[in-house]
Amino acid sequence: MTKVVPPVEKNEYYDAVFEDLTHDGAGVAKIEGFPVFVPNALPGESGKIKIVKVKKGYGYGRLIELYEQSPERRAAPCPVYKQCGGCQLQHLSYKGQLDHKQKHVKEVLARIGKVNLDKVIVHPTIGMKNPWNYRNKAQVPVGEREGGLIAGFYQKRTHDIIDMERCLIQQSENDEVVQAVKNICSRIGIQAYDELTHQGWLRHIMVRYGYQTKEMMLVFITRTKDFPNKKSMIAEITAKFPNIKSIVQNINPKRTNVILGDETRILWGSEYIYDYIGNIKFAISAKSFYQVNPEQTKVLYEKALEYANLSGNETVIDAYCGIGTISLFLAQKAKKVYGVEIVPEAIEDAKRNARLNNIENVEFAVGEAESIIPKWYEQGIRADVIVVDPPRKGCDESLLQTILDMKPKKVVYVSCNPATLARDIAILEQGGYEMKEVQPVDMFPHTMHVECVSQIVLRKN
Ligand SMILES: C[S@@+](CC[C@H](N)C(=O)[O-])C[C@H]1O[C@@H](n2cnc3c(N)ncnc32)[C@H](O)[C@@H]1O
Repeated sequence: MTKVVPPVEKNEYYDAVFEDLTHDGAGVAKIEGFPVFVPNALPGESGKIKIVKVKKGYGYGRLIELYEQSPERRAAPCPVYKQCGGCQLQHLSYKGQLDHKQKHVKEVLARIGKVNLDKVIVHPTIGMKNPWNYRNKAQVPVGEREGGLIAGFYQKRTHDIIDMERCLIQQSENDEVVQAVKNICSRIGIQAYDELTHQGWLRHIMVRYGYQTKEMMLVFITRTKDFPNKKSMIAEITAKFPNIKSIVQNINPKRTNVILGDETRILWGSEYIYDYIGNIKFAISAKSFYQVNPEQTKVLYEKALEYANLSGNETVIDAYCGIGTISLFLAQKAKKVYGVEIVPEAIEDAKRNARLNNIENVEFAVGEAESIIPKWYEQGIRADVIVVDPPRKGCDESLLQTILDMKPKKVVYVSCNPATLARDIAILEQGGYEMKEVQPVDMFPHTMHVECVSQIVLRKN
């Protein structure tokens, strides 16, 4: 076999025209057809680049000079944007971000799913009126510098903490609580956890915020179970932040990157805070999965409800149901909803949330969607609509096969990864389904992530 020689060389300079963005927001240029990824370059721009790394099928470059600037380029408002790994698109206008996300979804559906874009409507991305301060959960690692504590996000591709007072995509109340806890703990000489020596006490500070109720929960994630100066610390925090309704300690004694440990104990107040999505009330505990952008979650779920087009007589299955958010939303318009989820605690939350809202036409099961739904099928359960909202890796193939066997009239696919959505659509299309519409929703402004909800219907033969 002849060895293909890349047309670029390390440390050499080239002129580049940028056509696209990578999954982490770098510009993509093709030099003699060879893809080169260049941070801080935008589609529509051209410039001089220096090659910094060459791999077999692609390379990395650094932007040296911009020849032509995109009209959508903006100065990133966050002072630590370049160091922090949290956002990737603050240098692109919000309109530019929404347009890029729609284009990306179309491109991936056509390339991976072989979707015919003349027949499937991919709508413009639904954005936020104010795409800042949207995150309802802050979860920041704690470190030490010159004897004091620092807390913030990890620098790109490292575990070095960037001390941060304000994160522009975070609810400002969450930042204020993190700052106060950091200052109080510094003052009383609390030691931050050191992942190299596995010593120290405070690992992470987590704050959750109920968007509708304004209730807040503070979680100390610590290496050991002791709690120095507990009484005075709690008194100071609760006096300063009357919206805090719950203070919890989570103990994580392991050498691990996983943030939460197994043991949680309530230090003060309630085990839960409450929030609403639409008219449904949710109890949120320290470990519950709850969407981080509550405003856009409502938009997403309303679209899912619209695509399910329920009249009140339908049986619905909600696969990958988490704490039952979509199930409870749909139950108001369906005869019966079955939800399935792999995490037992999430199903406990789902059942409690059903009781909290007096919703009785739902049934929840713990297990893999790909194991439980075939059992339901064997027991004679037939869904008119199946909603799937899988993790990034998409649906298990055997679940897709059960959907093809069960033949619901509609599948509503909620996806956080267009690539696996496209892969799964190809299987459903081959099995007799037709994708009708896709609605991208911007759940995570200023990042590369895009959420989609799709309506897929059984073809009439
Ligand atoms: C993207 S979340 C969706 C949760 C929920 N629909 C919501 O909007 O809050 C995906 C969920 O699938 C669950 N999960 C992952 N693999 C699973 C599987 N094989 N079977 C069932 N649930 C699974 C995860 O625990 C997670 O709660």
